Amino acid sequence: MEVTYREEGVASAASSAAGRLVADGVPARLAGGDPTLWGEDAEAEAAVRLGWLTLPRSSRELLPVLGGLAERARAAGLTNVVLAGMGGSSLAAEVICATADVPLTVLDTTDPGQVRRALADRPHETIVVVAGKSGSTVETDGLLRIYEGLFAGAGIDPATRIVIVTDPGSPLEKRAIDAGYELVLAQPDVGGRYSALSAYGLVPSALAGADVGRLLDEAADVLPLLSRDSGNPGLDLGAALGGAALAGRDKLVLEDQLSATNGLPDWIEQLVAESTGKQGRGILPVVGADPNETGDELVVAIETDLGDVRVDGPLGAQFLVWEYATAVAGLLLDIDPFDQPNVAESKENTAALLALPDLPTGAPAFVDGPVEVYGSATAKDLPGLFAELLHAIPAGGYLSIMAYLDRLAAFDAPVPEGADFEQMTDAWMMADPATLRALLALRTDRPVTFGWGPRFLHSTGQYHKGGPQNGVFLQITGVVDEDVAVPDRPYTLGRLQLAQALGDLGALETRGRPAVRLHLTDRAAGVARLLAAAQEA
Ligand SMILES: O=P(O)(O)OC[C@H]1O[C@H](O)[C@H](O)[C@@H](O)[C@@H]1O
Repeated sequence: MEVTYREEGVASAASSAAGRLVADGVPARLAGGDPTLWGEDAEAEAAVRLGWLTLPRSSRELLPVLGGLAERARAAGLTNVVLAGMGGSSLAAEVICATADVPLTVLDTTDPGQVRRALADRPHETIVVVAGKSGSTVETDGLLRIYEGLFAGAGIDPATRIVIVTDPGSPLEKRAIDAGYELVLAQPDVGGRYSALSAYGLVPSALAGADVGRLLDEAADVLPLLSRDSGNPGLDLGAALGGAALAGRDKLVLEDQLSATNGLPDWIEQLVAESTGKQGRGILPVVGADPNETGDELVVAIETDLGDVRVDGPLGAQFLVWEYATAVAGLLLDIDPFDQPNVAESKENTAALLALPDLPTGAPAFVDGPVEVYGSATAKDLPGLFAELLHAIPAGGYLSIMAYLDRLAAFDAPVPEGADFEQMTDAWMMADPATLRALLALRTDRPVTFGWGPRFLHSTGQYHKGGPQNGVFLQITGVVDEDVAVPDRPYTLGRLQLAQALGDLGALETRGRPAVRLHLTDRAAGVARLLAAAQEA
């Protein structure tokens, strides 16, 4: 595992930060699990959140359990592995499986279309891992109820198909015991976003066929380096992240195009955004974007020379080193890297909205073809609105696009007959709401981020509300053609999804941030209109 500085400014910011850390004995103290590092206010939380430092060894105890679980699933012909879980309870497994090239369907959504897609996919060969540390996350609860209903309706005993991963004492543990589900308890002294090498990352990955023993070996190999004052990749990376942020380079552009890991930036995004984005400070991860070279960016490249900092190493080591680096960056920024004080706000707004008979969507400010525009805007059409939003981004700020849509819908786009791969990719790209990010990024030198709702609420959502208040927010929601009921709950997925969007919008508006909601009254035509409008001057 190696961290290399490739730019002089970063090297000097990092070495002065590292010098201060070493003078305080931080490497050895952190590696030894000293909870006093982040100050008095953070001590109680840190005391029960540093277990990730020992996971490369302690998680080995899980290997026989996981081997048995995977073996039984294989013997029963359960080859379709679905993971229902949000944020830290699904992001690591997604990267592990993508990197190992084994199929895993991750459901971290409330989009009815995306969930219906998963429900229709080989129900007789499906095993579902339901993962949640708190055991009370609303999306995870809903997806568990929906899968219980699916299995019961198909005459399948849910107890043969559902595996629960949770912390001891959580409501999910009780449900697993009551219903007789397979239960794997996770080590509780590890926070959600630091749990890649715990049962949360390992159970679904092992079921899907990834070599999780190797992942732990990769992390164990780097462990002895983390107490060192030099030649310590965690210290080197953390000093670069924190040192650069203190020097004004607080946008972290993550580059992984040529790396052997697949999708690691999505996991890093949650780790860094939730850990650092608070008290008006923080580091904004920017994923899937080209750098703008505007002076407030730090480009970190995984296994390529494309960045200011280069990080090389296998996935297991990357997990541990990024966790350590994030804890170090938190120290430099003088924040508690283990809490997420502003995530609850949107959740509470959503719960309050769901209690109302009708969701208060209000009336659109204007309508542009298949797109209704909600919020205060002086523009009268979408090209004008985009220009207005881009203009509203303050110095040092960013635009965030948040799409509460089916992230797989673009693959339904019609492709011309006999199309080659490039033509197919073009058709998908022009049906993908994420393309809006790239199109708007061409028109500003400020970072443009993109997140799928509600997934990002458990990740960059903390930064949006707790970090520097210089974001401009563009939400996209869509009409629901066929909704999905949530058994024994007074809402459908479609209603929950819209309430989540409105709840977060409310939290952003309270902070006085520019925020609009674009509602697609026809999803495919709406995306096409957004992309066309983004290209109109
Ligand atoms: O694992 P769960 O308890 O369901 O939590 C899932 C996610 O929920 C919250 O949004 C936290 O901010 C995240 O850090 C966490 O990963």
